[in-house]
Amino acid sequence: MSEVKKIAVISGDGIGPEVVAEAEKVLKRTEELFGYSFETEHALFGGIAIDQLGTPLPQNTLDICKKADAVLLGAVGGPKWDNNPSDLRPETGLLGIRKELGLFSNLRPAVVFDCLKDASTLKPEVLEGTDLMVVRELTGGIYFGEKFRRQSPNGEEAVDTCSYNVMEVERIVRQAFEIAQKRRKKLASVDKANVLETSRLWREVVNRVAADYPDVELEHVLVDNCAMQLLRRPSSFDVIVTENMFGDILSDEAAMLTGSIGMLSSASMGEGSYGLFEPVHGSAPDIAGQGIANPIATILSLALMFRLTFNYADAADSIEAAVSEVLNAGHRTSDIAVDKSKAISTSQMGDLILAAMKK
Ligand SMILES: NC(=O)c1ccc[n+]([C@@H]2O[C@H](COP(=O)([O-])OP(=O)(O)OC[C@H]3O[C@@H](n4cnc5c(N)ncnc54)[C@H](O)[C@@H]3O)[C@@H](O)[C@H]2O)c1
Ligand SMILES: CC(C)[C@H](C(=O)O)[C@@H](O)C(=O)O
Ligand SMILES: [Mg+2]
Repeated sequence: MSEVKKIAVISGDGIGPEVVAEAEKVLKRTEELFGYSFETEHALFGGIAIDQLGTPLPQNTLDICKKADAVLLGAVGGPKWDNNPSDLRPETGLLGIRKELGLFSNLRPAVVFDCLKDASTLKPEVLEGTDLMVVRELTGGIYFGEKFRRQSPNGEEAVDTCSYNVMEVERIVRQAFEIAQKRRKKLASVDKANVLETSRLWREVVNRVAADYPDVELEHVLVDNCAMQLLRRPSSFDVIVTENMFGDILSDEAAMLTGSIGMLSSASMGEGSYGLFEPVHGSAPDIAGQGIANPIATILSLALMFRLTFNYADAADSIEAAVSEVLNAGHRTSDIAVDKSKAISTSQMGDLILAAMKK
C-alpha cells in the first residue's frame, strides 16, 4: 500500500462543485486502478465562504491547505460577490490564497486535440501541432501593487501600481527555462519593454538568466504582438513566460485555440512539489446549476497534480489518455460540440473518462 497523500478539496462557487465532483470520481478510480491512497479534506472558499463565514478565505481553509500535499480547486466568485471591493482586496480571495501558499508560478498548458480542431474558430492548418505552456507569474505585478482612490482636479482618480523586483522575475524565469529544457527548448518571454519600466527590468533579468540555459532558444515578444501571433502562428510557441496580468489575458486567449476554456488546466506552484491545481476558467454563473459544464479542465488539472506533486506519471498518463479516447470517440459537452443537440452532461463526460481509464 502506498503512502496516504493528503489533498485539500475546494469546490467553490457556480460550476466549481459540478466539475470538482467529476475530478473526485477520477481520484477514486485512480485509487482502485493504481493502488494509490488519497485522503481528501473539503474546505470553504470564495462566495460560499463569505455567505457562511463572512470571509472569502477563512483561516481554517488556509490551515487545511497548508497541512495538505496539494490543493484541488474548482472556481470561485460570481455576480453576487464580485462588486464588493473588500472581497477583491489582494489579501483576500484568490490572490490571498496564492500569496499565502507561496504559489508564484502558474503553469497553463494549451494543447490542441486533433479531433477538436473543429471546435476552434481558427483554421485546422493554423492549429496543427499546437502544444504550448503559458508560465504566468502569479504573486506580483499590478495585481498586488498598492491601489487607492484620490481626488484630482478632474474628479475622483483611481490608482493601481505595478512593481517587480529582480528576485520575483528571476525565480519564475528560471522555472520557465527549466520547463522549456524538458520540452521543445523554445522560450518566448512576453513583456511591454517599449513602454513599461517593470518590463525593461524583466527583459534584463531574462537576458542575464538566459546565459545559464544556452540550449534554449529565446525570443522576446511584445505582449500586443504576442496576442496576435498566438492566433497567427500558435504552433510556433513552446513555453511562454510572462508577468501576472499579461499571463492572465494570454492564457484565456490560448484557451480558444483548444476550442474552449473548459479544456484548460492549470497548476500553481512554488519552489517545491506542493501545488494548487485548478481549471483556468471561472465559476461560469451563466451555466451554473445546469449540469452542462465541461469537467475536462478540472480532470486534467488533477492529472497535473499527479505528475507534478506526487510523481504518479502512470496515473497522469492514464487520465490524459482516457480524455483523448473519449474525445476521439466523438463525445462532447456543449462548449466543444459542433452539434449542440448531441452534447452530453458534465457527469456523463466524467463517467466516460472513468470508464476509459486503464492501468
Ligand atoms: N480561478 C477562479 O476561480 C476564477 C477564474 C476566472 C474567473 N473567476 C470568477 O468567475 C466568475 C465568472 O467569470 P467570467 O464569466 O469572466 O469567466 P468564466 O471562465 O467563469 O466564464 C467565461 C465563459 O466561459 C464559459 N465556461 C467557463 N468554464 C466552462 C466550462 N467548464 N464548461 C463550459 N463553459 C465554460 C462560461 O459559461 C462563460 O460563458 C467571476 O466572479 C470571476 O471573477 C474565477
Ligand atoms: C478571478 C481572477 C482574480 C483570476 C486572475 O485574474 O488571476 C482569474 O482570471 C484567473 O485567471 O485565475
Ligand atoms: Mg483569468
